[in-house]
Amino acid sequence: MPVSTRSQISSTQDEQQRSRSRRSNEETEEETQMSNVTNNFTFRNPHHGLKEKMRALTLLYEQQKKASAILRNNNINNPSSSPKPDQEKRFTSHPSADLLTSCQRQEQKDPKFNNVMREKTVPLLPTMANPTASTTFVLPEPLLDDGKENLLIGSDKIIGFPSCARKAETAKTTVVRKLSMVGTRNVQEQEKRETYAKTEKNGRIGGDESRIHVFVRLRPMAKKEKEAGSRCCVKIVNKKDVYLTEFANENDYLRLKRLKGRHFSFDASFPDSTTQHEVYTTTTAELVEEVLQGRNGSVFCYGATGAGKTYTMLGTLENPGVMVLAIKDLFTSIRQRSFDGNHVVQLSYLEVYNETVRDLLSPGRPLVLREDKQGIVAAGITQYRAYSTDEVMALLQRGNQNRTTEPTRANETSSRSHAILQVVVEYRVKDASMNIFNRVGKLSLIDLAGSERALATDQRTLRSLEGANINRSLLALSSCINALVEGKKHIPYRNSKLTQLLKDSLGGACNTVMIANISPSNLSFGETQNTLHWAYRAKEIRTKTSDTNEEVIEISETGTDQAKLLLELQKENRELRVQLTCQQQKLLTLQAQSLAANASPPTPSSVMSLETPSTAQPKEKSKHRSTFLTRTCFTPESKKRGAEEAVVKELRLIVKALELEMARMKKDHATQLKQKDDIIRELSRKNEKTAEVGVKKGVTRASLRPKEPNPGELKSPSHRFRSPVPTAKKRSFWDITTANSPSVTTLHGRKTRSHIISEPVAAPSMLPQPGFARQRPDVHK
Ligand SMILES: Nc1ncnc2c1ncn2[C@@H]1O[C@H](COP(=O)(O)OP(=O)(O)OP(=O)(O)O)[C@@H](O)[C@H]1O
Repeated sequence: MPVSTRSQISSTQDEQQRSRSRRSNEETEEETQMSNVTNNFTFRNPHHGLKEKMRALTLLYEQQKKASAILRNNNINNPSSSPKPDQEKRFTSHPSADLLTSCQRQEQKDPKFNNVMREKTVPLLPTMANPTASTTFVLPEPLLDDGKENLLIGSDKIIGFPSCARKAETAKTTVVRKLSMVGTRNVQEQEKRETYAKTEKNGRIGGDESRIHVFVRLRPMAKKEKEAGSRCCVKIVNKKDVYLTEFANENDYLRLKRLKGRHFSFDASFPDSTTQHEVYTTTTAELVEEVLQGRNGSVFCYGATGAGKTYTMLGTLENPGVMVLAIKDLFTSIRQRSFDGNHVVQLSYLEVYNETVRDLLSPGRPLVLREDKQGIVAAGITQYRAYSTDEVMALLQRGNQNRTTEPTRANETSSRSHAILQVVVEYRVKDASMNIFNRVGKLSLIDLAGSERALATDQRTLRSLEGANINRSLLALSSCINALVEGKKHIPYRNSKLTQLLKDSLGGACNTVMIANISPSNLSFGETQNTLHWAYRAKEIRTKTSDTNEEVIEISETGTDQAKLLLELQKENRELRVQLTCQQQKLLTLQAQSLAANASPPTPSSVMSLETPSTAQPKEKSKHRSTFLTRTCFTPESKKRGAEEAVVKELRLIVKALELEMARMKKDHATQLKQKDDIIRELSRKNEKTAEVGVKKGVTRASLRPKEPNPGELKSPSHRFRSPVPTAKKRSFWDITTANSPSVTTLHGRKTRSHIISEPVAAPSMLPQPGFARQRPDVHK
């Protein structure tokens, strides 16, 4: 065990003392610092900070209160200083901020509303005054629809919810679930609002996403509704927010003064005094512009039967609706912009009735839906090319006459079908760098049939079947909206024809606008609530940003294309000419063969040249072709045959004429012979008389013939037809006559022709000679 001496102890004590003093020196500094700190703590009240914070917050609150009061005064004194709702941009304002201002305005203007809100929102007033609290505004949860009193304002506050409170007591678990949903919803809403804040003016969310723009239109109270004593249950505030109030049952005396309200916010809401033009400019004008940029756009009206969908879409002659105004706008803009006036506007108009698609412009068989590159299309639908707005109006009128409408209990001219008007616009534009673009945009304008309860129409008639089909398609539409909002992979478009046709508008690359039509009557509260609910839900649907459908047209490229086309056509032309020549040659051969068969056997050379054109000489060949081309190339077959027949006929006629001539000649010859024989007989009788005196000699025909002319003498054409000259010294008829004639002077014992003429017996020379010409007397001179 170690033992320590005093000196050691003292030394250690000294050391300890020194080290202590060293440490104490070091610590004094720390202690002074610490003492400062501890002093601070000792002098400060532990609640001092909180009190200060409270004071600061109260000050801030008062400042804000004062500021809001000043703002309110300003607004009251100078309402024009507040931004006009019309001038506000579509997506820049925060919904919760709008709610705050709208609530404030409503509070100032509407004492009734003020009472209701005060009664229900007293606990929340500080929160409402605080803008940060208003950002936690939550819209109604559709699952709570049956409660109808579930307007939530603030992150953890519920206003005017007796039924919810009741539910909380009876079913704690449900409330826990609902509240937890509210909590997560708040976070989601916050995220969404942040996203909205990023949203550009045109509703694009950034990247390649945009969302459906949703608008609400309230129609005026109908005469029937007024007569039925209905009250207005819808209030449009700030041209954006819709307050839906449900009046308590008149028999429910306990809650008679109580009102249940719901609030919805949209891109814009139109009160009943809004004109058609205002609705068009706010909802669709921008979309038309996008279509002219080569993008696709859709506008569809949704709502209960009789809520004013057809009025909004089509309108009347005096107040034309969105369809008409959009087309007018389209035509005006295209004409202004089209680079070379070269534009095409094509229209198709169809309806979906009882789950069949029909062409409204040329009704006939139901159309089949097909999916191709352009999306879902109705196969065989009529595409009309329109040149003016008037033409489109006429087409629309025609289409609407074909549309199925029936009077129901809810609406006298209720549309029983969904109608879709599609306008495809194609035109050319020139940009600053002189490039020419071809732009194609498609605008779909859809008037849906009314969502309705069976009781609202008829139950046991055809209307009920129509209603069931309408509801079926609208249910399919709501399923698609739900699936799209929840970001599901599978969207049930195929559940109905309507959703198939709306596929592009809902989930494709398209700028889409939805106009929800509502009635102001408290009798239609259920339908209005339903419409607003779905409209609000549709606001969350994200669509892909529509790409511009345009292509650059390069003039040089077009020139090259045309040159290529020209070359191809020339080549084709050449080939066709070669083929034609071959065919002509074949035809010619056949023709020659047939001619040869008809006529006398052809000479071997001609047959050779016709049958073997390829072996013939080139000269002959070209001659042959030219003849063919000039005579038969373009002569029809029948003409050729006719010509041949004509030739044959002509030949036959000639033959006949020749035969006739021959017969006539024979006859003439016979007559001549007879006459001569008669003369001979007479002469012989005379001779017999004279022979009584002289030697009795017989007279022959040859002796009567004239004398042969001298060789130097010109022969007459009749010479050929004279009887052959006697070669021997045989006595002829002439010899006999002249020899026997007493008055005739003879030359070497023979008579000359002149002698014969001078004598009366020379008369036979005047007789017609055989042959074509009669002998003239002077020829023999
Ligand atoms: N904004 C409005 N201003 C004046 N009248 C309107 C307005 N909206 C609707 N109406 C009138 O209300 C009636 C019903 O409107 P409409 O036929 O457009 O309803 P709908 O929603 O198309 O009905 P359904 O679905 O049965 O076809 C019509 O007589 C129409 O003129």
